[in-house]
Amino acid sequence: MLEIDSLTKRFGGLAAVNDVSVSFARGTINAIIGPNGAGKTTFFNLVSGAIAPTSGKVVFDGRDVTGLRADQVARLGMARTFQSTTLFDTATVLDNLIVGHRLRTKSSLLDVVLGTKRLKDEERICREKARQALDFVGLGHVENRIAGDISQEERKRVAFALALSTDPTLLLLDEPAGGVNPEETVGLAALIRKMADSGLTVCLIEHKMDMIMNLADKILVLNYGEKIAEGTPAEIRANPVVIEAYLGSEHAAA
Ligand SMILES: Nc1ncnc2c1ncn2[C@@H]1O[C@H](COP(=O)(O)OP(=O)(O)OP(=O)(O)O)[C@@H](O)[C@H]1O
Repeated sequence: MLEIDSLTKRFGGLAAVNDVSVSFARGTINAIIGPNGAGKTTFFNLVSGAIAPTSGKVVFDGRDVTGLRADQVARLGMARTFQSTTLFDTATVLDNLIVGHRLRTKSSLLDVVLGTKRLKDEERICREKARQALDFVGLGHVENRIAGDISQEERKRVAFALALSTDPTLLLLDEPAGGVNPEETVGLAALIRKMADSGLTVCLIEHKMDMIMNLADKILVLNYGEKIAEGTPAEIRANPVVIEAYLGSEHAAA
């Protein structure tokens, strides 16, 4: 469902992503790993349309999206979460979700002034969608809590819910388990698996190797912008080039 062909991005003389080709199948979990500066964030920025590639192609769901803007790509069904989750900290969790969703609805100021049926219908649908997304990520019980009071792990789940409320087919997750403890990491991994099992394709950047090795269907390894390996966790763990560049012999032994 995502086909990347010879993707390259140069910043001046530096190739941050260099001739990377890979494909991700529908309903699978795909991890991108590599040392700091390997090009992982740049890869996400290229796929999501945040920046345009120097050369190469991104085909999403059979459609060439190379060079489209991020908002255009998002409308086609790609959603993204970031390392830190920005929320309206003085609003409730549910209101954060409703606002996120209302930014994409059709009512105009006139509808608001007149209190039209369209506005009321949209408000009701937004609320229902927000509740559904919160239930899916296991946060139904905190919908009335003030967002500033929830835990880091709950913020991560809200970020997933925000992404899900746009009805995506592909989710790009940047360090979904960054800054949470090992037990919470297991819970978030289970949630990511649940998203993939529901048909979503997931692509994530993560440094937590235990989590990746247990969760990913496919791993793409970048180093200095280049793809140095691609395969299942077992293949990646046993790959001498990856061990040398990134994992180190301790990880491989473990
Ligand atoms: N806008 C930019 N202008 C110039 N160089 C950039 C720009 N963005 C990224 N780079 C460079 O491209 C390379 C890849 O960076 P990138 O942030 O994609 O790596 P990364 O794998 O995400 O690293 P990390 O794990 O530290 O987040 C780095 O050398 C970085 O300094």
